[in-house]
Amino acid sequence: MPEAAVTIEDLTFRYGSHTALRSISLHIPAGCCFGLLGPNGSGKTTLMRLLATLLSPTSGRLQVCGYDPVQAPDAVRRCLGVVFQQPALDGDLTVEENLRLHGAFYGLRGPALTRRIDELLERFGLQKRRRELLRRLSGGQQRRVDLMRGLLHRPQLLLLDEPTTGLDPLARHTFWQTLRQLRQTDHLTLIVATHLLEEAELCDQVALLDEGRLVATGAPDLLARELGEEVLWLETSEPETIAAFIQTHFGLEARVIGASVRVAASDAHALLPRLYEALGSRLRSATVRRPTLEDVFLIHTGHHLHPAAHATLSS
Ligand SMILES: Nc1ncnc2c1ncn2[C@@H]1O[C@H](COP(=O)(O)OP(=O)(O)OP(=O)(O)O)[C@@H](O)[C@H]1O
Repeated sequence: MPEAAVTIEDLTFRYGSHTALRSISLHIPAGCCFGLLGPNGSGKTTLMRLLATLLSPTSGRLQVCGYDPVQAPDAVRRCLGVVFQQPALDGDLTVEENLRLHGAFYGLRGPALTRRIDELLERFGLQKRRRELLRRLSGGQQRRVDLMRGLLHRPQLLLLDEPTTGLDPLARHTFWQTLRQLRQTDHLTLIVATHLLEEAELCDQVALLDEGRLVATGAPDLLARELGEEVLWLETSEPETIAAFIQTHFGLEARVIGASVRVAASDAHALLPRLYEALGSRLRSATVRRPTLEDVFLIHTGHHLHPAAHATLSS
């Protein structure tokens, strides 16, 4: 097994009586871009806060960069950078002032800090903005400054919790390009919490979380391919009846998941006309597609990653 940046064994965390994480075990290899994908409230931020030493496990074990965050929080903090949902920056300070302030938190000062700031500003193409108030920068540029802040002390591991929240698609794309470059040039391990499928699919490996449980983990394309080359989904107002009909008349496995029926068929395209012939108007829609992480999530949990969006689409 490759060297681990993070090892999590049987980790449980409770806020009072509410269990936010249940028996999670994960191995995150060094140098990997690892995505934590899950809907709101699935426990992503809680896991990030545990890794960042901001919370202590209720039970179970954690190792970050080879250290136990409870026993050696300072060593863990030195090895990691954090970029959380709310930028940790002050809009009324200049870009450089923000970076100097945060550099000081890490014990950086004098010419070494100046050199590091120069280097990062150049790398992120923000040299000309260094004396500008942060609030005058675009949302995407402010996120890049926040990323620079997280990188000032040259961490081995960067935790990013929904780092593209509030960014438009172009700024999000640019931010992800930056992350990928960073990983190559700095050999960083990245752990990115997201509720966006398209961001999780950019990661080398993902963990799917739902209601504090680890639902599945692995490389996104491998997880999806385990479901076969294609998946067939039927939308209908009578999923139970339709699933039973398909099992009886076509001899195929048909599973009700939420308000949909998933049919396991090796040649779904050829099956479609036959299904329409047999079921006609009882089907609201039938979709054949290459499986995605959304399908993986749906099959493991019985519900969509973003139920509200699906309710709106299908109503
Ligand atoms: N300080 C807290 N006290 C009590 N319960 C909390 C606290 N913080 C989070 N929770 C609960 O723990 C669960 C996990 O929350 P968490 O913020 O880790 O989820 P998340 O996946 O990061 O969600 P989001 O995408 O909305 O940030 C939720 O049910 C949440 O309501």
